[in-house]
Amino acid sequence: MGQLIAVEGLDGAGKNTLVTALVDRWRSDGLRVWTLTFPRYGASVTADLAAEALHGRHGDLRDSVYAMALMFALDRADAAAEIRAAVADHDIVLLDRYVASNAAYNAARLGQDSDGEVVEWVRHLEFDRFGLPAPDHHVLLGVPPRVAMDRAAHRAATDASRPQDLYERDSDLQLRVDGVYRQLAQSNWMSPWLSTADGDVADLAARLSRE
Ligand SMILES: Nc1ncnc2c1ncn2[C@@H]1O[C@H](COP(=O)(O)OP(=O)(O)OP(=O)(O)O)[C@@H](O)[C@H]1O
Ligand SMILES: Cc1cn([C@H]2C[C@H](O)[C@@H](COP(=O)(O)O)O2)c(=O)[nH]c1=O
Repeated sequence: MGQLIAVEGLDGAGKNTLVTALVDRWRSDGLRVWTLTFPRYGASVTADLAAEALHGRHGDLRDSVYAMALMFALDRADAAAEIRAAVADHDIVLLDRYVASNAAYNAARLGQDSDGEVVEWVRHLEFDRFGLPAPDHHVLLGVPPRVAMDRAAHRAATDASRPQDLYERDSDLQLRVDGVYRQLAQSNWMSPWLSTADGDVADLAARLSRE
């Protein structure tokens, strides 16, 4: 059985960049690594619906926090068997966003904290009812919100395929998401969290392999 690691953080924080570097490093060390990014755009109807909502369509869907949380959760539920098989067949399974994203963003949208009702609803739905495996570790990419927002804006300005969505443009939301992530980390909501700012990949890989 391999380790299941979820990388979390704000939009533009650098999760994808970090995951790519960790995968390269671990594969060059000879480890069998499998990776998946949520939402699974192009592979999941509910992920695509949620994306369309975040880019201005389906306003009634977007206005319902629980409907959005369900869309993202159904995307993951469809991948549950694939993730379990990957954990059985690999040394490391690295997920770019996972259940904590759904808890943090939707609690932040509702102005709740990490004890809020939606956080418990997401946990129960995804882990208990959909049977998603709990991560062995979370990595929280804790770059300052202003830095993450600037990176997301710069990415949108330089990559026409990644325009900013409504969450990315909402700086108040990003600040609240940052606060909920920190609360989740401190309360050990799921499993141990490792925090890193602008990951020193070698250091992070070493810390994860010691855990
Ligand atoms: N350490 C870093 N220093 C400077 N720029 C960075 C760093 N890490 C990532 N970036 C840049 O910031 C932007 C966002 O990075 P990335 O796509 O990895 O973030 P993300 O957290 O996966 O974002 P999202 O959740 O919005 O998909 C990219 O343009 C990337 O090149
Ligand atoms: C997986 C997931 C994501 N979200 C939020 C977080 C982001 O703002 C968007 C889309 O993600 P991306 O990394 O920018 O592609 O959706 C969420 O609320 N719940 C989730 O489960």
